[in-house]
Amino acid sequence: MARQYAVAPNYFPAHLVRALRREALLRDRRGEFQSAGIGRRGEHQHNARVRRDRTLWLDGSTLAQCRLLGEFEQLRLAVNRQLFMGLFDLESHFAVYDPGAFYRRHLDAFNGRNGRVLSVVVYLNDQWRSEEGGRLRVWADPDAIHPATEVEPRAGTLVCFLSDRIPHEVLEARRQRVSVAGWFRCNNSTADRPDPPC
Ligand SMILES: O=C(O)CCC(=O)C(=O)O
Ligand SMILES: [Fe+2]
Repeated sequence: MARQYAVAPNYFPAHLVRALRREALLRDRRGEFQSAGIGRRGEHQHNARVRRDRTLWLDGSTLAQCRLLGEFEQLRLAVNRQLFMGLFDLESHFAVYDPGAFYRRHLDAFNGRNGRVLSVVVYLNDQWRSEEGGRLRVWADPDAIHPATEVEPRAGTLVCFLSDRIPHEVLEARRQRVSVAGWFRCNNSTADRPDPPC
């Protein structure tokens, strides 16, 4: 079967990554981030044994966010054109992991329940060194025991994977680790049932 994840170093320009990092750190210092939960928005359930990051949803309210969302839109169109995945929209958030924080092995979607089809992560960490940890560990399929790869969270790197097929885990970092994680969703709406629910 074809590989269901991809890693693209230096996918995003340095100036965009810098602007996003600056915004994330400033807004985190202002207390705008929330402890992350497990489950859908609305079914928010905090679980510090599984994950220890803080997040802030992107809403396109700054120039840097607009530029990133524009890049993601290009990606969405290209993926739909070439792979016919029917990606419909994107939800995404900044995430900050303090030293010692982690996110244990998980899938981003189960049976398409949250509509998440393709996960994307962009790292915003300048001059990341291997010994600082914080790698994204990736398994090639839901039953795999041995990891397929580990990705350093270096500024500008993009990781994409199928949300319901690729288990992954954020290993503890020794330094603050900043990223944007996003999920392209399919459109599960029907005439009487909007998705996502309002
Ligand atoms: O930051 C990462 O490398 C991955 C984050 C993640 O798995 C998630 O937010 O679901
Ligand atoms: Fe994830």
